[in-house]
Amino acid sequence: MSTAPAVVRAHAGRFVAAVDQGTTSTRCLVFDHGGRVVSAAQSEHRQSFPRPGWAEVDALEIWRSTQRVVNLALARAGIGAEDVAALGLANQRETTVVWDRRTGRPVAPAITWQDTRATDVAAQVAAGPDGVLVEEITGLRPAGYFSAPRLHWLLEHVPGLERRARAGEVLFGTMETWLAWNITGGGDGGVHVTDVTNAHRTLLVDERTLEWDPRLLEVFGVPAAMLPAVRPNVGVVGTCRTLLPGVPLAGAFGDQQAALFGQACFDRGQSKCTYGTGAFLLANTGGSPVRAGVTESGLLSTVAYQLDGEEPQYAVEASIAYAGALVSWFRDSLGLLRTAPEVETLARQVEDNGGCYVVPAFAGLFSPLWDPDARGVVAGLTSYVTKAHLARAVLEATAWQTYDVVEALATGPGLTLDRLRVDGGMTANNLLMQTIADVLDVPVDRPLVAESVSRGAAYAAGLAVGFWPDLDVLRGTWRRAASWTPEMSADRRRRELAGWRRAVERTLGWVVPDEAEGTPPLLL
Ligand SMILES: Nc1ncnc2c1ncn2[C@@H]1O[C@H](COP(=O)(O)OP(=O)(O)O)[C@@H](O)[C@H]1O
Ligand SMILES: O=P(O)(O)OC[C@H](O)CO
Repeated sequence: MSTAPAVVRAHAGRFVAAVDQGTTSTRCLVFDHGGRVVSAAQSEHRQSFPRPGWAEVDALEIWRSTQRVVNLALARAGIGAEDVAALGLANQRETTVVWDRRTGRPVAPAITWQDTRATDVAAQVAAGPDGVLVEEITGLRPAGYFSAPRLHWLLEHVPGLERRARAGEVLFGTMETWLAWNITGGGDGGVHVTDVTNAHRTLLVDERTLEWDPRLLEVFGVPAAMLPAVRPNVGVVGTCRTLLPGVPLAGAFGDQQAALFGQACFDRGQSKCTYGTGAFLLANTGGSPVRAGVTESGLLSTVAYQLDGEEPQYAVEASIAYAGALVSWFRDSLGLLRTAPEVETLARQVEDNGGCYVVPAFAGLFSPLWDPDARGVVAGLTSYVTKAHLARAVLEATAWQTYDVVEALATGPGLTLDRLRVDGGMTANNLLMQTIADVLDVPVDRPLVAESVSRGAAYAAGLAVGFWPDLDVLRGTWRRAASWTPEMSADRRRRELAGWRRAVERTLGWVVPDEAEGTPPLLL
């Protein structure tokens, strides 16, 4: 294993490649100097839900998909590795994998950010003095959403893992760490690195110094020997070997911070919301973390980005666990759609939700209520309600969840939005975009490249190797493609908000302790 930065090769390449390793799929996009997408490839991977509240993925399958999409994107662009100036990575955050550094095999399925099995670990920490310590150092409230409780769970449940971790035989990472290690050759040659945005969200890193904190490692029982080196988002960390040989691996980001960067929200006061599996609204707060009014309003203080050799920039984040995933459930588990875009066609068959509300608390509720014991409800059913009304309620769930977090941003840290920049897979849905503008009562803007996550990873890699000279040039590449302005009457907004709020109340505290499931053996 090596963590030394590689020598930057002269960037002859005319393109930058970015990998977006998301919750449901992995994509590779190739960008030119104008920030335009030259080619793209995408591959879905299996998600397993072996028990209620559990969510796992196979990290090896994700590594294979990554190789496939990178090779396919290059083939579609008609270019080779020699044409690529740099590679950037973005990833679903908090998803936790541990692997054997000699064989490269994961010791267990990767536990994704949607998995609730570590809720108790987090609750125990939160209830005692360690909870205060964690919050003071990280700015984050202990929750099963973050990586450290999951890592603790693995260390406890995989036989012999803690001993092997202390001996340095196994490595921990989130998905960008896993991919970087594999792309740079794996084994002793693979770089074992993470970036500041992903590292902070483990709950093991000091929000201000952005270094692993020994007191936090102690709280979660994590051996330092298994941790990657923490690096800025923009900067060369190694040279690709197994994929894009010779190309500098030059940028990495948690996907939501990548989207903030890709939307050119480099400055304090700028914000975006990304609508994918979940929805994540980040507002840039500049060079120091904002704490006042953040945790108590159900928001998170988070790292926005760090350029090599510069001070980190911070953001306030609102995390919504289920957005597009509710549409996927409506399609896959209920079988009411063939494709996700069909939800719009179905919802447009009716004028309103017919009195019906769907609250997707499948993995508890994240911002602003943070109730791990909440579970989903469909409320207001009558014989009048059809699947078209349900489709409308499914879309409205994303809009009202956005309303709730925008309200929390205003009443907590006092951040008000006068427009909202959006991106992500769900933004292809025009009815949803109109509904979001309607309930927020502010205009919504979608950029020309709605793949902001990939764009952010590409920007980071391109900046690191001088493909783009500075942030100003990147600001100039942002283009608005579509806008939606509010059309809903204040009266209707008030009425439907009241219905939504009543439905949310019914989800809270649903899980009762004597129904808690036992722990089955780990299946590899
Ligand atoms: N037209 C659409 N309307 C509503 N939801 C959609 C539409 N297209 C995709 N989705 C949802 O968006 C999600 C995929 O978005 P994406 O940004 O690729 O997510 P991720 O990066 O989390 O994997 C899926 O949950 C899918 O159901
Ligand atoms: O895969 P996404 O786009 O829903 O993003 C997942 C988040 O990073 C989880 O924190």
